[in-house]
Amino acid sequence: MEQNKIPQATAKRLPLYYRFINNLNQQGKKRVSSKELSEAVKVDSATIRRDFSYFGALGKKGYGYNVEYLLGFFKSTLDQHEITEVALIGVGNLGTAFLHYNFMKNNNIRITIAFDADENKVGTDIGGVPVYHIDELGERLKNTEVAILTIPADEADAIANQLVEHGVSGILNFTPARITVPSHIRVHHIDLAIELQSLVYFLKHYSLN
Ligand SMILES: NC(=O)c1ccc[n+]([C@@H]2O[C@H](COP(=O)([O-])OP(=O)(O)OC[C@H]3O[C@@H](n4cnc5c(N)ncnc54)[C@H](O)[C@@H]3O)[C@@H](O)[C@H]2O)c1
Repeated sequence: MEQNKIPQATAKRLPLYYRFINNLNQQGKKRVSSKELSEAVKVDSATIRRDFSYFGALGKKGYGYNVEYLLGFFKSTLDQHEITEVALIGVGNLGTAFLHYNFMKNNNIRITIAFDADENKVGTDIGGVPVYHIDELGERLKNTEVAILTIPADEADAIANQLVEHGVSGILNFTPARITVPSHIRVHHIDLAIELQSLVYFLKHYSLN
């Protein structure tokens, strides 16, 4: 099935499914039931069955899903055969933690280059990733489509514009700023304060027991 036929909500769950199926495959498991999947990824089994029907994976009663088939599907759909190189802007508290994190453990994405405005950080190497001055963005950024923003909020708009100018089309924005970009640029915001607030709200109003 073509990727653009998959609903966005389903597409968002793909990496979650991929990680679990990949682990199962590494453990040598050949099949998995929607109940097992549901418990592991915390998505209800009806949603899983519907999602998987978009992938052309129709589980059999009493058998479940074929792990190898699913893994092949997820790999090609999520471009796991290729390595996606990501730039990180802002090597502070959060940025440094990301540079030390081995994204490759679970998928084929890695941060290959970092930028900062602080001369003391420029020229260093953190977690194997070289840090360049932000003024060198234009000359250093080559064929990089994805960037992570971990800079102060008031710098976010200006830097996002520069990234777009230099060919970046996807931005993972960790700053609380809502950045303005052309409509063909995809921005995903990760606002920890909002996520926490929402968790506390759900705990109060939608008790699980
Ligand atoms: N630290 C956290 O736990 C956390 C959690 C959620 C969100 N955030 C958000 O993430 C962002 C980064 O947070 P932090 O705690 O790592 O901040 P930080 O001050 O430790 O790091 C910011 C880094 O950005 C660099 N910088 C500043 N202006 C720049 C520019 N124009 N170009 C390139 N680099 C520039 C600074 O030199 C610094 O190294 C902030 O917007 C913050 O609100 C942080």
